[in-house]
Formats: sequence, C-alpha cells, structure tokens
Amino acid sequence: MNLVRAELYEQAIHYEKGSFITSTGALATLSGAKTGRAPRDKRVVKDDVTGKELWWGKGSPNIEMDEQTFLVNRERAVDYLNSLDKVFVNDQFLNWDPENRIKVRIVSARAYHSLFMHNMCIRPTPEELEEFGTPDFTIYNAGQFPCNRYTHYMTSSTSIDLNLARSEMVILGTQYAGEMKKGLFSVMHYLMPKRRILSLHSGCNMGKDGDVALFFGLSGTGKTTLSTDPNRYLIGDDEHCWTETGVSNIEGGCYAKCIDLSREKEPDIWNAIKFGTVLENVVFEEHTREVDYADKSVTENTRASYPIEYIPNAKIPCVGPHPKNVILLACDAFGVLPPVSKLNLAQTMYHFISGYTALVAGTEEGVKEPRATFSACFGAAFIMMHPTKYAAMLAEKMLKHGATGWLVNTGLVRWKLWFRKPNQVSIHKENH
Ligand SMILES: Nc1ncnc2c1ncn2[C@@H]1O[C@H](COP(=O)(O)OP(=O)(O)O)[C@@H](O)[C@H]1O
Ligand SMILES: C=C(OP(=O)(O)O)C(=O)O
Repeated sequence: MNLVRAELYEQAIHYEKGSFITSTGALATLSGAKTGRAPRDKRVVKDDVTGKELWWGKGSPNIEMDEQTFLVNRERAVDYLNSLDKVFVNDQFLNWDPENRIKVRIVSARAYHSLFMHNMCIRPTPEELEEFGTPDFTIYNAGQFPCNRYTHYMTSSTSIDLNLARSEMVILGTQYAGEMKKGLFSVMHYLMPKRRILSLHSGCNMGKDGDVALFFGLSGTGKTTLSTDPNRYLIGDDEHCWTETGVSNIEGGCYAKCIDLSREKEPDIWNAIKFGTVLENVVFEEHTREVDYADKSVTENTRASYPIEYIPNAKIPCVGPHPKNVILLACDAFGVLPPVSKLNLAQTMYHFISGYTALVAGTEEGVKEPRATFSACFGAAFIMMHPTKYAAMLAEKMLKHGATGWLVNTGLVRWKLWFRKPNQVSIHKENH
C-alpha cells in the first residue's frame, strides 16, 4: 500500500515486461495494446438519480449500462485482482482546495499504474495516510484482463465502467494509465458542479503579479506545454476547480505529451523526466538508454507523468486567485482560425460550447491522423452534465471576476507540418 517510488521501480522492472530505467532515471513502461483512451468503451451506470442528473443521448459521452452489468464487471475485476500474488493500493487525494478534497483509493495490478497515480494524485503526508479512513471513491483497475464482450452493453473486450451511486470505477481490457486520471476527472465533473463549483478541463498558471490564466484545450492540444511557462508559476496542467474563492488544481502531477520533446523548446518538461517520472510507450537506445522522442513506432501518444513539484516554478499549494484570462486553445488542423483572437463573453461561450479543435493522433484509440472535431467544453469526453451547465457557470464567473476570453490557435504551427504530406491534404477535403 502506498509504496515509495524506489519500490515501485523495483516491482515494475522485475515483473513487468518492457519496464526499464532511462538515462535520466525515468521509468520507461509499455501500456500494451491500448496506447490511448477508448471513449467508446466507457460506460456509466444509469439509475433513477443519474438518469435525471446526467446528460444522455445524442452527443453525450455517457453511454449507459445497468447496475447489474456493472456488478458483473466489478466481480470479474475483483476476482482477477484477488487471483494475483499482490496488488498495489494507492490512497491519495484529489483537489488542493482543502474544503473540497476527495479521498481516492486505486487498486491496481501493475506497479506502473501505482507509480502513475502516485504522481498524478495529491500525495498524502504520513499523518494524513494514518487518518485516511474510508475513501470517497475507488478504482479497481484490472486492465490486463478483458471484459467478456458477450456481456450485455459490451461491444469489445475493453470496458471502463463508472458507477456514481457506488462511487466506484472498474477498468477491464486496457492498461492505458490515462483512463484512471481522466476517469477521476469525469467523477469531479459530476461532484463539483453539484457543489456549485466549476470543474475545468484546463491548465492554469499565475504571473508574478498574481494574474491567473486558464488554458482550456482538448487532450494533446497544448495545456501542459503552455501552462508550463518558465516565466510564470504553474498551478496545474490539466484539471482545475473554480470556486467562490479562486482556483485549485485537482491533481498532484502533470501528464505531458512527449512526442518530439526537446530541451530547447520545453526545458522544464525535459528536466522533469528524471527518477520518479513514468515515461509511457517511448523508444530508447538499448545501451545508452537515451530516449528518442521523435520515435512514434509504439504510438504518437508518448507521455511523461511526473509530480508537479518536478517543475521548478510550481506553485505549491496549487491554488490561486480568480482568473484574469481564459484562453481557449483550439488546435485547428485546417487553417480556419486566426492565430489569436480576443473574445467578448458571448464569443467565449460560443467557442466554449462548440469546442472546435482537433483530435490529435493517438490520444484516442483509432485516431491515426489529426481530425477536426467539435468537443464541447474542450473536453466532451469527460463532461457528465449538459455542456450548457458548465458554460453558464463559466459565464457567470467570468462576468463576476472580469476575466477576458481569448481564442488561441495551437494548430497553426503543426498545420504547416501536417500539410506537407499529400495524404493529409485529403483529410482536409473530406472534412469540408
Ligand atoms: N503551438 C503549440 N502550442 C502548444 N503545443 C504545441 C504547439 N505546437 C506543437 N505543440 C506540441 O503539442 C503537444 C501539446 O501537448 P500537451 O501540452 O501535453 O497537451 P495537453 O496538456 O493539452 O494534453 C506537445 O507535444 C507540444 O510540444
Ligand atoms: C490524458 C489525456 O488527456 P490530456 O492530455 O488532456 O491529459 C487523455 O485524453 O487520455
């Protein structure tokens, strides 16, 4: 339970094929067949309460399952975990706002998953661990074991099942670690708005004068890169809450895309890849153990997960005052949007709700090339309620605190690269 990094390294290297220490001390791991999220395999239990509270039907990310099927998958996962010689248990926290902290327990079969969540969630002190008690939410990650695809509601051997009434999530048939962190984010997208707190799929940083900026963006479109700015304090790279008093990071770590990572362009992320960092699905030279960040042979979605304090100018505790700027990162693969636009509130809401951007290759299963998409709230895969619920709260907060909206096109730089290849020009035509 809550093993330290060194022990998790030893367990991973000893028992998990494809685990190695890189030249800078990071733990390189392989996530197996799945190297990105599988949104079509995510299920949410629809019951009397969630049937009314959540967004269902066309456009919604919530695909229903019933309680009985959840229990079938849960039993399968728990039986699998019980059949192993050992499992890993992490008891940790979500949310740096002490009044809205959530206790989570992650039960998993792989040291890689335990180290990943150790990095991504907030790490308790020994005293906090002593007094941890019953968790508010539990994940049973049996990702190496498939679900039975002939079970009702299943369409493949992968299933990520969320049961809000039981406060539990079950993972079968995928070892991609991002499912755990994004699964918990979906939970926060449910729990926080019920407390009138706005949950945000955004990075967040703060200038020397205390000016806070939010960076909304779909997965892989620049939240981590742009919030990790050497000239500003990093509050968090991906998931935040906006309350009556200001912003708080939900997580205790960052999850950076590292395809084509370079020391020159992203020095802080480069330097964070050291002992304790999980490097997923990267390729390295066998003898020097130097990572080749340009190598996409396992996936384009190579990732680094590190504790937030590995970034030198992280602001700890990860909280800040009300945001002054709300930046919507649209990764426009097709050259439609200008580089930077200042938005009024109505325009901000329009872009927030329609969420025009691109699904970046590799972040979701089956996405091999950048694909134009409309992703409500710049994270449609993770919202639980109708987008207008989040949008109305955002509008209210921006108005109250005088925040300015911006639309920044992070696809522009890549767009030039993408369009060099003739086969990708045809995607452009298909999508128009
Ligand atoms: N204009 C740009 N802005 C931000 N990132 C860019 C840009 N052009 C290329 N990139 C690359 O895009 C990726 C963005 O990934 P990341 O910041 O981890 O996304 P997110 O945190 O939103 O999931 C990185 O690999 C970064 O180097
Ligand atoms: C980890 C993911 O997203 P992000 O890059 O936004 O953290 C993901 O979508 O699997």
